[in-house]
Amino acid sequence: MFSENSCGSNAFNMICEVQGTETRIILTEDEVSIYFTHSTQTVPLSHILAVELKNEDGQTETQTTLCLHYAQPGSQCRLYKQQLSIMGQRDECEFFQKQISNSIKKSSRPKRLLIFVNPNSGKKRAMKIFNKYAAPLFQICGIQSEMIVTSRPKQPTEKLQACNLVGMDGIVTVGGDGLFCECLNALLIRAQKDAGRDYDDPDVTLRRPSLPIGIIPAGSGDVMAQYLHGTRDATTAVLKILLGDVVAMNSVGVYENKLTSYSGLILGFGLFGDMMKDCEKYRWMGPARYNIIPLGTILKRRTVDIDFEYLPADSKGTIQAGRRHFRRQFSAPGFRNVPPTPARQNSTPECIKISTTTKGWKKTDGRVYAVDTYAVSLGPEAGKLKPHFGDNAMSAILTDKCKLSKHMAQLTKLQKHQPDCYNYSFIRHFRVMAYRVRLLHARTKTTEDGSRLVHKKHYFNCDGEAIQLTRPEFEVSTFCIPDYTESVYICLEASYTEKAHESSCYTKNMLWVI
Ligand SMILES: Nc1ncnc2c1ncn2[C@@H]1O[C@H](COP(=O)(O)OP(=O)(O)OP(=O)(O)O)[C@@H](O)[C@H]1O
Repeated sequence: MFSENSCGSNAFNMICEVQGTETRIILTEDEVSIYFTHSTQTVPLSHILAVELKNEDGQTETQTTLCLHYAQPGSQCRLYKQQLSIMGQRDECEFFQKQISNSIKKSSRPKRLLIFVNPNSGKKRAMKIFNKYAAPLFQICGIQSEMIVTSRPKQPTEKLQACNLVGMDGIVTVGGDGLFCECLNALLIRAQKDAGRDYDDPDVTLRRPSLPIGIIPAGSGDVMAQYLHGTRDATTAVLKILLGDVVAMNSVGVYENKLTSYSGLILGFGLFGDMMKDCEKYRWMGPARYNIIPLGTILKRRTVDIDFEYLPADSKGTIQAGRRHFRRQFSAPGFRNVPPTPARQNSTPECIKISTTTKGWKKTDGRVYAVDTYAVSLGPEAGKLKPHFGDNAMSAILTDKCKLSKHMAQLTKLQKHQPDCYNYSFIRHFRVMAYRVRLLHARTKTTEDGSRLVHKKHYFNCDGEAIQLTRPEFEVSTFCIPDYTESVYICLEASYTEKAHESSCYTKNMLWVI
């Protein structure tokens, strides 16, 4: 049945019937091509979810139907689930099925998943979304899963830190950014505990968790899913998880004497923290709260006097002209221009240690509304800011005292992801590996053990969750893995020239997301 195709590699030819028409099908090591009378359809093997044989009415013993389930890219970054029924000779169809199944087995796709569902996420449709979009596809792909439906905040963290993960290939969150952040924290802390590392020490060499996290968006903001896939479409997210489309990512840790939280998306102190706190009060409004409440927070914006010490990215984050790589994380394996994804494996590479005792720290100060950090960098592409997951330093952005009208204009641009949103004199941008913030003139009270606690309420927005600052100073570190080399773009410079970072020791990454 094998013959040489025009490229000289082995190919399997089969004459069969597709959609009632006699058709030739060719299977190569990489793809299946279906030659219709006037067109050809090609499905890369990396897009095939499953293949099964079905006996249909009226078929003789020597005939059968081969069902191909596959993912097809559509418009606006979406993936669609498609099915193709191929009627042919039983022996040929069986051979076809075996070849494709073997190829799927060899790929690093997940087989067992632990699923966290937050029934209170967003419009409270997480369970429905899972049942409607994920469950049927999981069944087609033969995924074994265990599900934990959460009943309160912090429960996902507790469960994930305690449960048995042996044999699991990944965690899947069905909810919003907050649920993802909780699972990210739990996995990171668990990995440090298992490795006997002190996760409260910002200087510790972190160990990367061995499991990736997949996100099925069902929350209010779903920023992480949007950044990852370019769409909030649940089917796209499920298909990418099933195809094992892994992306390595950075994370940052915020410490107040000990670890406060890890963030995988955005860490905003000041204005964005206050916004999130205000939004939390109106959770009953659902996702609509994000459209209305922040305006009120901006109107009552408050400044805080700070000392800002930072470790510049310098040689690790030198900015240089280079190539762009933004969209790669939106591709499924085998899609064009995809870099090799890390294999699903148990190895847990170390991350670069960012020593807070390193020489070269610099200092500035100011009266600011906000100090913001992005674990996922944003860079310009086609007139918009687009996310990048493998940056080699973090951006710390200080918003100084300014006129309300100008501030509103800047925030509107930021919300619209306009590339010039940081092009304001009251915005200061630093490329750093770590930074420390000390609140000046903050009233504090001293506890029995001598700790100084800040009196006034200040908040972080940590990936969509409001966390109250307890001490008058905090420190933020970024975590990177030195095993990868490429250039990336960053646009948060006042000049907006397209720039890239060159790095001798690289930055991939803390965690994997799907
Ligand atoms: N059953 C539950 N009831 C209330 N809160 C929960 C429950 N389960 C989890 N949580 C917590 O609620 C917080 C918010 O959840 P999640 O992010 O899923 O939804 P969201 O806030 O609507 O979406 P987004 O973060 O994208 O805005 C998380 O910290 C999560 O752990």
